[in-house]
Amino acid sequence: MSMLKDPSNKYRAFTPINIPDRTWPDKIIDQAPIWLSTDLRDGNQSLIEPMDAEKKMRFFKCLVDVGLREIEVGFPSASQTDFDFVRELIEGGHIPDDVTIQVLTQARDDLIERTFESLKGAKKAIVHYYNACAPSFRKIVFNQDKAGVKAIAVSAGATIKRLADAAPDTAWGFEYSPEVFSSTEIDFAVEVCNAVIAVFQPTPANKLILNLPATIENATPNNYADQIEWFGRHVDKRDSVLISLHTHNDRGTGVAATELGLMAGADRVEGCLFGNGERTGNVCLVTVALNLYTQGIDPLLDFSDIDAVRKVVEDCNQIPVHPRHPYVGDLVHTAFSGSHQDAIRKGFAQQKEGQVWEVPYLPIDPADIGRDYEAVIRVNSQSGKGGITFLLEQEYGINLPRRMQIEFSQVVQGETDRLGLEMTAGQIHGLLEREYLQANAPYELKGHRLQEENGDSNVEVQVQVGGQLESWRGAGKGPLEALVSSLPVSVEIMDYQEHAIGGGANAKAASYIEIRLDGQRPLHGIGIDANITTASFRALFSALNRAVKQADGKTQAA
Ligand SMILES: CC(=O)SCCNC(=O)CCNC(=O)[C@H](O)C(C)(C)COP(=O)(O)OP(=O)(O)OC[C@H]1O[C@@H](n2cnc3c(N)ncnc32)[C@H](O)[C@@H]1OP(=O)(O)O
Ligand SMILES: CC(C)C(=O)C(=O)O
Ligand SMILES: [Mg+2]
Repeated sequence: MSMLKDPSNKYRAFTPINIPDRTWPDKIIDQAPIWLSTDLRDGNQSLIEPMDAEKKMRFFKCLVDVGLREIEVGFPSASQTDFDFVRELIEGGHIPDDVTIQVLTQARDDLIERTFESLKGAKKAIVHYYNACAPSFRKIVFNQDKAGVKAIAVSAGATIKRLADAAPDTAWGFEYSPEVFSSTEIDFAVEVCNAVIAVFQPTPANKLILNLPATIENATPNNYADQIEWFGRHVDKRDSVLISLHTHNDRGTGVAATELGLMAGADRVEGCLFGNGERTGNVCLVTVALNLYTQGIDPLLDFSDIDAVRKVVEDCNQIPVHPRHPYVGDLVHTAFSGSHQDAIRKGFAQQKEGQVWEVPYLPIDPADIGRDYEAVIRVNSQSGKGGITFLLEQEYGINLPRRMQIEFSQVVQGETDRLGLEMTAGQIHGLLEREYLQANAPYELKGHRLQEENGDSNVEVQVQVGGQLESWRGAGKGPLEALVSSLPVSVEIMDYQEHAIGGGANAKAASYIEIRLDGQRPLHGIGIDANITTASFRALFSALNRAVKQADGKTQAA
């Protein structure tokens, strides 16, 4: 027994419905559903401090900008704030013509009347009402049998229809939720909904929304899909009904349940941005939408500046978005580990504009949601040469040759192990400067004069050695060979590479040299200068000084 008590004495397993000829597993989602944001209702009712009017308005405008065309704006019979907000939306002319507001009410006549009062003058609106239908709610909350609970839905529906008919200037839509649908006997859920259909008499041109909530997520998502498919097969007037999904995330599978529910034939999805909502939250609309996007399907919602949306949501909800939240979290495009960084760097190098996205470990191009590539690779003690190289390339235009990447990554590794912290691109560059670009002792190059004739080079370099300025001369086939011949130690050049950093008048040359002193391990040096010869000379002195230091260290150790 893994825990102290036997859970089978306390908890009951979900009983699956019998639908052996289910078809949803073979379906694919190939278009965006109708979306409804319930941030201002389900999201709002779950906050420690519900939003005030200013926050609600800011959030509403953000939802409109994102492309939401159906927005549940509150529970106007519940609070004056919500009532006044609905009034302000209508009277202030804040609702664009292509946006429909929705409001929620319990199935109680007094609350329904107040709800209609709040909607006076609206061009269009969806009135959404609910009552729980599941056995435990029938028993615990309503103390009613099935007939009694069905009667609540029918009677409230009739009140809503009557009040709507009395206000014909508004284009009304209606939504009914058999709350806790996922725990309700499926045939009873259909029975109640069919009774509601009989009240509203929907048509294909004027559909009734039947919202089937997993108010409390209680089973694996395939069960929810079974329930949706079964419901769709048995509900009356299927062509006059929109089946809407409304999942919560109690078991952490709200997104999966929604996606399988869509495969099972649902038309519409209700949820909140970044998964706010009761308890563990409503399904995250952003995740469902971007999951479609990364399958090549236009979600018809715009998250091209996801961080701006996140800022509004965080400010209004006063709840931070988790750093690992899909698509939007601070860390979700970041690789710290070496093998991931290596693959990502190679992926970026091979990814061609206009081709199918194939960068390993990145399911979405961060640029598509307004993210830059800065956060993609971050370096700590788990990182390898790929990440370090990537950061130097991206931030400083420095392309270390392969063997030098290996050498320098050991320097960085030593530092990250010592510090136990992340190193930023700036800190890595600082380390590169300290290790290579400022390797000026014992020989500091102060200047040089170069003469070239018929392929022969003669060089004279001024070098500070200790406190003395010395002048060294050498000759050879090319400047580097001439410089090497001027040195007081024997140096073998193993590799030389160079490239430009930047362009135009500000372009610089970066030179990389790998050398070996007699009997020593090869080492690299770097030189960066506007003049390419100076850059290569600096690189040689950088390598020379590091090599001399290495040799001295060995001598001392011996
Ligand atoms: C799953 C969901 O998210 S549902 C939405 C939940 N959201 C909210 O509740 C937020 C806003 N709610 C509120 O501010 C209040 O609950 C109000 C104003 C709506 C109602 O407040 P009150 O009148 O004090 O009732 P209260 O909230 O305690 O509700 C309990 C009563 O309503 C009944 N009730 C609960 N839900 C419903 C419903 N959907 N339809 C009809 N009656 C209902 C209960 O049976 C109970 O009746 P009883 O007093 O006869 O036992
Ligand atoms: C009101 C209903 C739709 C609800 O929020 C739920 O059941 O979760
Ligand atoms: Mg809900």
